[in-house]
Amino acid sequence: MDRQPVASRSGVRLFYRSLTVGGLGDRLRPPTKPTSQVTLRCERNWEPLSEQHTVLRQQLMELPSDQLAVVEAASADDRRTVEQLREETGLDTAAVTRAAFELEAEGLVAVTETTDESVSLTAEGESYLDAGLPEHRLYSAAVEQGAEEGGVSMGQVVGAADLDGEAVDIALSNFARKGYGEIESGEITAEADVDLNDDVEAAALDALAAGEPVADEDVLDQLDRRGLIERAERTVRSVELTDAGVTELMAGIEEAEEVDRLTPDLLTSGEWEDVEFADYNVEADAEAIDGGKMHPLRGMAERVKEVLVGTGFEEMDGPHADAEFWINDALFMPQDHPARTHWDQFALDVPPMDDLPDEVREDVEAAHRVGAGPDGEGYHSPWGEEMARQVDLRGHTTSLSARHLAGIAQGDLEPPQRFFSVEKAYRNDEIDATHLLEFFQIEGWVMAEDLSVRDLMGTFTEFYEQFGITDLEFKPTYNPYTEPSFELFGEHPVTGEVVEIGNSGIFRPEMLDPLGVECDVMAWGLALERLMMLVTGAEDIRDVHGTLVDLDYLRTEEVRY
Ligand SMILES: N[C@@H](Cc1ccccc1)C(=O)O
Repeated sequence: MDRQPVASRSGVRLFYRSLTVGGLGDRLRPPTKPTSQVTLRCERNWEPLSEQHTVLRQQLMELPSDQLAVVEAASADDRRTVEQLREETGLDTAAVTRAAFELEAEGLVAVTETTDESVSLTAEGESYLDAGLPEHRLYSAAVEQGAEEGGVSMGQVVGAADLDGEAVDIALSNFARKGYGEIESGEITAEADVDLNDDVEAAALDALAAGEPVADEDVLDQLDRRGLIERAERTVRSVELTDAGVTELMAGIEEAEEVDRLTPDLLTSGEWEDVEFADYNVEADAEAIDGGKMHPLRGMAERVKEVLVGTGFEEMDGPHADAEFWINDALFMPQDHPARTHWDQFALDVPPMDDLPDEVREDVEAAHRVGAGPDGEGYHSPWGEEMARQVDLRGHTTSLSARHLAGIAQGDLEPPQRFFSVEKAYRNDEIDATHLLEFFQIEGWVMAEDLSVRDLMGTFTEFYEQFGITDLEFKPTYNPYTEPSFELFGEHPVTGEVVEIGNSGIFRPEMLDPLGVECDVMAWGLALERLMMLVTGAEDIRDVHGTLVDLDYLRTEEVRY
């Protein structure tokens, strides 16, 4: 074999190749070594091809090095998995996969995909390997206690089986499901002819632990439902040479001088101007990489901010841990208000806040004691500075509004003004489908000379329309700091239930006077997570935020705009 380059300009390399071929048309074995070292031999006659019959002149196919390595490692009569090719070529999985798809696009290989299921035991599944399934322990104990002859008290059997906590429920329900006996009015009876060794679930657990496959899908499903196994599916790709691939390999394939990435070297040497860049195949299926990404809830917060900034609002900022003064007192919340107990708010064991502005503090105290505004009566209840200085995690972000209206956050503000924040608030709530201990509030207020409830409702209608929510409902409510006050409701797209999504109102003189505000202020606190539930259709807040959120959801959910 003898090759003479006749032209070598960037990207174009022509070779004349003289091949000595005996008996063309015989199927030739695809070479597995780099083309330059290949000796072509006929399968029927393993004599080196020395006699010169024909001289072929051809231009060789060129492939980038990864593709060349993969095509050479592939075989025409044996499917090789990406994993095998990875070992053979020394490339990484992503590079092999990419090369395989590129070769497939060129018709040189065929890529097939199969799904492979792997099954492993969960910690709970493992724990039963030695201890036995709870229902087996219950059955054995029941038999020992004489439950084959008649009912034995459940407490006695459970005690003898040494079961406690969740294991008791697990044992009882599976005992009944497997027909090991009956449980009625606190008594257990055991069937006589049960052979625990016949239990397919226990047998499957043992097999899996020993690394043996379990074929019975029903048993696997049952173990999965019990949380004893974990099943993972994985796509296995295999590569096989096509006839065209074999033909090209026989003819010989050259390594293309293609560059697949721009390096600092290429840039500084100026070589980038001459090199040939490999095409980028954006459709090639490659291994999924789960990088960091914005949390969908954070994405929603950003969207809300954009909408508000777009309608002329300015963002407020302020402390998460604040004096009760700004969280409660400045909002005309009496110091004996039930929401101010530890049942509702998180008090911090830190020194009190000692920089309350004197004038505002005095006026707030007067509003509480004797009233403020034209008809103000105050509460005539005790008011102590000590409580006002106590530091809590803010239970609402209305503390930021109080700080801004008082002029201590950004100086005195002249109307008109519009402010908002999308920030965390903390409450000692009972955690359930619609409550978490911390949540995001969309706080906001508008300061102007003359505001009415229509302005408030119009603002909400416009805001929620941006998120496709057009069926708002308003319900009068009570807040110490607003009059009138309205709760907002929206319909859940999946359950059809009407869900509370926010609270709002027009700040009372008892709040505004001490803060030195002389015009109208309408304000609100909306729940970001509830908005998220209405937008995504999630039925449980814990499905979108918190430790129980499905990782797949976080990895694949698009941030909605
Ligand atoms: N602070 C109220 C919301 C609100 C803010 C401003 C005015 C009226 C209501 C809440 O947390 O529910």
